[in-house]
Amino acid sequence: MPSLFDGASARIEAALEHIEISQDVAQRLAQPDAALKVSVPLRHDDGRLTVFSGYRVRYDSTLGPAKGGIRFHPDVNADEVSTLAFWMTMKCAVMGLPFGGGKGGVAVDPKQLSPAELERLSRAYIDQIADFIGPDSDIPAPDVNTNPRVMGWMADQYRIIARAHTPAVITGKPVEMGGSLGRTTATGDGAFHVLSTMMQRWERDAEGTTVAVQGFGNAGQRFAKLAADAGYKVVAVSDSSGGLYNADGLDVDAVTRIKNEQGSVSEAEGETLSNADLVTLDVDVLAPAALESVITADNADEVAAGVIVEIANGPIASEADRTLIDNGVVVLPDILANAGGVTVSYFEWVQNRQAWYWDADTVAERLESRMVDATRAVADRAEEDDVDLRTAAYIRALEKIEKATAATGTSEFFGRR
Ligand SMILES: NC(=O)C1=CN([C@@H]2O[C@H](COP(=O)(O)OP(=O)(O)OC[C@H]3O[C@@H](n4cnc5c(N)ncnc54)[C@H](OP(=O)(O)O)[C@@H]3O)[C@@H](O)[C@H]2O)C=CC1
Ligand SMILES: O=C(O)CCC(=O)C(=O)O
Repeated sequence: MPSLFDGASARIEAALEHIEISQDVAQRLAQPDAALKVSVPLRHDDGRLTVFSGYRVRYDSTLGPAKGGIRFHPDVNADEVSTLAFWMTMKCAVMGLPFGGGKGGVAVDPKQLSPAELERLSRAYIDQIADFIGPDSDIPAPDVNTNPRVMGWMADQYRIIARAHTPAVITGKPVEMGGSLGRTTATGDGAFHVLSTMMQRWERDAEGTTVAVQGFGNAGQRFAKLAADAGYKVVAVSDSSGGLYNADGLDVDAVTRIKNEQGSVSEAEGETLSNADLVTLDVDVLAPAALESVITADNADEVAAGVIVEIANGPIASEADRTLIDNGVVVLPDILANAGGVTVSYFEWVQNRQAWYWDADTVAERLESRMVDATRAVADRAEEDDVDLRTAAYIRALEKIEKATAATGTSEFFGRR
């Protein structure tokens, strides 16, 4: 079975069939710029010590400092973090952000930790990677199982180590610590803007369009709410403990309340369904918003949705691409569809550096405008080159990196720096 990273490289290969970029750049993008593996020691509340594995990868910094989230999950590993950092590189490029790509993580199940243990782990991780990150080199942010509170502890730990107030080193912080308004909702908001832009282009109505959302955390919850409020019929949602289905449409606000009070969507009113069944449900729009590779060569043929909004990073394994395309399934690719989060992270970084904070409407307007523009540019390119949207997004990202490399003149000097 190919590694996650091999699968990600296949998307570059697909784009390179349509454009020519220098071999130097293609080779450079075949592996990360720098990858750090650290031990993260945690003293538990009962006195035990556990040493977890932590990672931070700077994939590429051609367009600016590396940028990308930090994941706490038992399955985190070096291949996954590198792949996520690679996707961040493509995402920042396609969005026209002045960032390269990075990602980090700790192989831990945070649900097994007390709040005090989670804080010590977050601070210990920053102790180990502090020399590797910085507001001009590599800027972390939230991802799966991390949130503003975790970012707050991490930013505070960096401040203690640096002996300097450096809020721009981490984004997704609590607003009281220099976080941007609108960052918490940004990933779901951005995905919804991408879908709405395409629906307009297809001259399709939200009203009655059925939606299934896998993953009911930060990104999935917000997307489901926006969809329901706009008239889509959200018929299924799920989290790690299973899914919920109602053919007449779920009450998304009620499910959200129950999820947040009782920990699982399955506690709410409705039929239960498995995560595997949700992915192949007969809906118009499927929005995977949890983890990688939920659609693979094994189940791609059974996907019944006409449109997939990739809110998660890498929910479709590359070996499933051909089947989905042949079956007429339109994929709104992750490097565009989930870019709302990093876009508002960029806004946060700008605000931190200027110490000049924007109101919520300004953030929302600027996010919408960037998401709509990027979506139109990718859709136009897909039409021009007669390619699918993912390939068009990669083409645009690769061209941007190639042009920046050529402008610096360093492509001739790769290997001599
Ligand atoms: N946060 C951000 O800003 C961004 C996130 N993303 C991507 O979006 C995805 C979701 O991230 P985010 O919402 O932040 O993460 P959260 O941790 O907030 O939520 C993740 C959700 O996925 C669910 N989940 C975990 N494992 C499974 C599984 N095996 N089957 C079904 N559901 C599962 C979780 O269930 P439970 O609630 O039971 O734990 C939770 O509801 C990730 O791929 C992430 O990389 C992309 C761009 C930005
Ligand atoms: O906000 C950020 O900097 C990055 C968010 C992230 O990890 C992602 O887009 O996958």
